[in-house]
Amino acid sequence: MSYTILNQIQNPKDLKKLTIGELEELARELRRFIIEVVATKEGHLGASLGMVELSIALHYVFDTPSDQLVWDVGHQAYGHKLLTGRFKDFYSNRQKGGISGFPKRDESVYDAFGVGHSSTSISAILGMAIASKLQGNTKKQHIAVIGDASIAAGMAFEGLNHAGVSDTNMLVILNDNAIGIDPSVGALKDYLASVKQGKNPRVNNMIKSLHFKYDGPLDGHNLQDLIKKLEQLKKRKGPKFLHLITTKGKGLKQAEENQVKYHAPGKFNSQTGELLKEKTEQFPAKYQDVFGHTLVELAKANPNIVGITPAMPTGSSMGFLMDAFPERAFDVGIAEQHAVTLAAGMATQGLLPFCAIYSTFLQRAYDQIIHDVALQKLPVVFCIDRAGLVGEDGATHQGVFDLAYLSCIPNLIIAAPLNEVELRNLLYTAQLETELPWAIRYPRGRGVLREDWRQSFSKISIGNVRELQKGNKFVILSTGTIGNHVISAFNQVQNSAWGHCHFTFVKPLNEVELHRICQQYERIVTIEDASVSGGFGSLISQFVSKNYSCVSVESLGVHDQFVEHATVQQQYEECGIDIESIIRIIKE
Ligand SMILES: Cc1ncc(C[n+]2csc(CCOP(=O)(O)OP(=O)(O)O)c2C)c(N)n1
Ligand SMILES: CC(=O)[C@@H](O)[C@H](O)COP(=O)(O)O
Ligand SMILES: [Mg+2]
Repeated sequence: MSYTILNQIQNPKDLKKLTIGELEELARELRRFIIEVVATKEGHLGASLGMVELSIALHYVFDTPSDQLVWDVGHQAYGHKLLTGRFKDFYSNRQKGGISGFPKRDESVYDAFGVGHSSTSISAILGMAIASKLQGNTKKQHIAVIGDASIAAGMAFEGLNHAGVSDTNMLVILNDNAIGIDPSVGALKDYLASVKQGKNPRVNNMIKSLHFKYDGPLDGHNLQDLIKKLEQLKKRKGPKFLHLITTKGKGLKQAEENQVKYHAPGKFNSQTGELLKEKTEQFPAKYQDVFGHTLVELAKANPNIVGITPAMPTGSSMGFLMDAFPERAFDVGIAEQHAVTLAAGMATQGLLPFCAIYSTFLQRAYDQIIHDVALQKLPVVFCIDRAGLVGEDGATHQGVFDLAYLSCIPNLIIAAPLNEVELRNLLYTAQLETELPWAIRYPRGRGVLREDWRQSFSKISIGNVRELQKGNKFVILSTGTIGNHVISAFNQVQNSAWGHCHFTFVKPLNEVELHRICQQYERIVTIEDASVSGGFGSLISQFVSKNYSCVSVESLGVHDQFVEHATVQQQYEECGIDIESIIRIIKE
């Protein structure tokens, strides 16, 4: 396909030479190109298709990179990347060594702020605007683009609250498409809908009441109007707010009609928009489906069970409980902190909340886990999804810090199943053993079992360790699903000197078993798909160095690094926790 205009855009200055007709043609080319690349390389589609006109208009009107532009989450910024010198590199999007799927300061001077987690843009742009003010730069413009789901988060409101009294030169653009990954939720969504329908008189405008100059709602796909409005706003001083109405997936019929699926649709036919057939085999099942279906089963038997997800019902499969028991399952929007304290509140009243949160996003709710849940020994079950290495989303989304940040919290039980059946049984056990809160971590995607995981429940004793292979000299201690790499390695290389124990629990750490292990083996290798510092490896090392000076410990996992985007397999290799690396250790 030819991209006659896009081809000529080396940087935003080239945009300024184009007529409005050419800019409109450029918008068509950008859409086609994003569709063509994402169809084969995968990535976030719908959000970027909805932001094509705004990306052009912003770079046309403002003087980037001198004027600063922050994209919230950044999954909508493909158009921005293509207009700022990354057209040729875009085929490498999200691949090892290629460009990142999110704006990143290392990658381009046009990426004013690194993003990936939502709702940071207003605080970040305010910080930049205050810096400009202190540095006496009154010309510089500061723009944040934030979606309707992301602006509902507490952090965004903290930023608005401060910005309103800051007297800084900043513009917040709300991209209101009435959907996050799943449909937007909450009272703010209703408020925005009523503004769109003209039901809210301007004097009552919530944004105005925070001292922002409010403009909109405006059609975010009308390039000419957008340019005109941005030119006007550029001349105004103080905090400004522009409310845009857009369509997620704009320009691809299927993406407009099925916005949830086309948020990040996987591979599809770029001509027809049809999704390529996903693997249809039932097994191995996805951990998310094991979690979601098991929770429904448990909830049927235990009326105290409730479910909470902060904005990820589809991704986490909490949607299954929402379908089965709509009154007992809550999508609270992008609000991880609220989700955790909400669970704590429910737990004080005898409910048993299962709170499903991606490992990386749970970082947001650290104080709530400590202060509101663990300190009060409240029976909340954290179902920590996307734990471990997550692949193409890269450094912002890795679920590798949870073991380290959780294992230092008193009262918390931390478990990591080896496979689907063990996940199911841990969920079952957690609703029987309710004296303390639980954290159960499991990875993105499919498990390992070829047979049906829907077996009858069996309770797991807390602290459980399974000896999967007996040895006499060396032993590998694993926790979580990464233990399957150890099993595969031993299937390929038999060596009777080596043993393998799977620790279902990182906390409480089974010290009785550890004493036995230290008396039986002279060398221990630990493995986890998480940060070794503070994680499983550290805990084992601490135990051994305190009790057995003659036993050596080596720890495999993520070592003090941010793991960049690549396939999960490439990331395992980079961290030395792939099957081949384990085989090399066994053969040493
Ligand atoms: C803290 C945090 N929680 C959850 C997510 C996952 N997430 C990524 S995009 C998204 C929805 C964003 O919706 P919106 O802001 O409306 O932008 P749109 O996708 O509609 O452009 C969510 C929940 C995230 N990136 N960060
Ligand atoms: C941008 C973002 O944060 C989400 O879209 C994230 O990429 C979802 O990850 P999963 O694909 O693992 O659900
Ligand atoms: Mg949205």
